Amino acid sequence: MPKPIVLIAEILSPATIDALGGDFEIRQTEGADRSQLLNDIVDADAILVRSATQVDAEAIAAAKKLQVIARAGVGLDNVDVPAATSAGVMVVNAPTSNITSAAELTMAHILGSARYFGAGNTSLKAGEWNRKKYTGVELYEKTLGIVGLGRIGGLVAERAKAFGMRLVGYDPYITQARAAQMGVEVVDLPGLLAVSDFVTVHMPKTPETTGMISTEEFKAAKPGARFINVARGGIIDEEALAEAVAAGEVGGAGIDVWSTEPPEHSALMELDAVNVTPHLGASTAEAQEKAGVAVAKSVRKALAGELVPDAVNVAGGAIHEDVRPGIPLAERLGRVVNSLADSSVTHFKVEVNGEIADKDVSVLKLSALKGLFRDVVSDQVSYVNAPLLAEERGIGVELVTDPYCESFRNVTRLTATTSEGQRISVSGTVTGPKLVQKLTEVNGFDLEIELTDNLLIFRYEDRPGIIGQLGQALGANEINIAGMQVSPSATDNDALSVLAVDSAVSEEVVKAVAGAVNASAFSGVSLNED
Ligand SMILES: NC(=O)C1=CN([C@@H]2O[C@H](COP(=O)(O)OP(=O)(O)OC[C@H]3O[C@@H](n4cnc5c(N)ncnc54)[C@H](O)[C@@H]3O)[C@@H](O)[C@H]2O)C=CC1
Ligand SMILES: O=C(O)CCC(=O)C(=O)O
Repeated sequence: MPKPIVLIAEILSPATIDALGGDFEIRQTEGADRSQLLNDIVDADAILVRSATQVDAEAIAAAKKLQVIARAGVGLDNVDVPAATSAGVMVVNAPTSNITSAAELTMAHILGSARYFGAGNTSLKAGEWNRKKYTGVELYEKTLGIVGLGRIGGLVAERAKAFGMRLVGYDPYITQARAAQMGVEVVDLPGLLAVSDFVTVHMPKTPETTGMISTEEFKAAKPGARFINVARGGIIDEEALAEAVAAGEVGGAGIDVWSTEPPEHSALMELDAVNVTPHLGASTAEAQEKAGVAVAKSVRKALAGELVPDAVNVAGGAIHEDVRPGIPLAERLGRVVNSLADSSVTHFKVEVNGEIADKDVSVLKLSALKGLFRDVVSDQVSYVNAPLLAEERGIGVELVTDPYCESFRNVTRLTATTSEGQRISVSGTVTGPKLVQKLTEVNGFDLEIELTDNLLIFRYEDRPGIIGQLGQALGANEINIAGMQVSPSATDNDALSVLAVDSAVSEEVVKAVAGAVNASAFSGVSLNED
């Protein structure tokens, strides 16, 4: 079998390749070269990027086998996450890999702008000795305004405190208690601008944050304040900043990120009081190693069909080892429900009973949903888009847990209602050291039969000789029976037979056998992988 293809679209730490291991065919491409990317992504199972590769809807549509997009870093503004979700592609990032490096570069820019590092460096190298011109300010007892008090904002606060700075912050999405923990006084944006000697931004780029600091904010700011952007280009409007610095309203700036990268003809390049870096926030050996190894591990998991804690478009997280065997079972039970449904499912319930009920079993709901759709949707169905497919079809989905389970350690029961009012229920369990999957109930009939790849299910009126008739009809159609369970109804005169057969049986033959025993309900279930 060919190895899955992992496409590396930007320069990543060599540790990334080591952490991927030998199970993949590793290919390199130049993510910033659009035509090369669109060509090379076609047969990739996974793509690894930093910030220069645009994995947008067009690239995702071009990728015929893609299962995971891995961003070796924090920001996801170069990945179209909704398009990936619709296509069933998992998106993972490495949310903590480079935050220390980004916070340290922020401190470098704060210090650099306080002390004219860039201009002093250029001037001396040009043969000048301008000690007076580059007289700066201390950080001690100055006020730092932090806009965005998340992971990096928090690390900057910690470091700035060590310099004896007073901290104020603006972040409408965090609690006062969390800010207090960081030693930051929460104020509104005008309040922050009014008192800050330095302002640093640490938010994602969103419609709300784009251009959030612009002409009006510079006018409202404390005269001579310095502005730092190590978050995303355009959160601080570059043109307005250049004008405010040139006009002397703003004392200086440190800019690592740009609205267009690389920046084209920015007036900021001409200003002595502005230090610039080419998006170096994450460019340290440590950050690159951490990011590469983290996404390599996530890619391994994702391509093994597992949920990934760092996935941003799928509810996931750590899966308890006792829950793990239930994942393929739930998917196969979902496929059985789909086979039994005569019309579209409108309500779907996943019940998890037994010892695992006190664990996080939400993955079993995702897996059951994946099974429900996998034989009916032509696109790839994954943990990522299965909930979206249910939502788009207006299917109500419930997950119910109960630690009580009468006959087995754990049972997963799926019940569905269809648009025609049909009610379906299917239960299963995993038993023994070999983790054998068993079907334990179908539509209220108790059973215990291995959930093999090809099953036939017939419901009929129980009468003497019926089993013989069923066997005869199957034999006449050259169907080999590998196992069989007959379950009489507890409430009426019906019985249900589930037969494990050697290979998939055509609908026509299942119908013919059902006719021979006058079955009131019947189904051929095929759980083959292709
Ligand atoms: N320059 C570089 O190389 C790097 C840049 N980054 C960027 O740094 C930024 C921050 O990263 P993290 O701290 O890890 O993110 P985070 O998600 O931990 O924190 C972001 C914070 O921004 C806040 N926020 C969102 N909208 C806001 C608004 N309108 N006003 C004020 N606050 C708002 C959120 O509540 C959150 O607390 C991201 O844009 C990321 O892409 C991250 C790593 C390296
Ligand atoms: O990979 C890089 O250098 C970009 C880092 C970054 O901006 C991020 O992780 O958000």
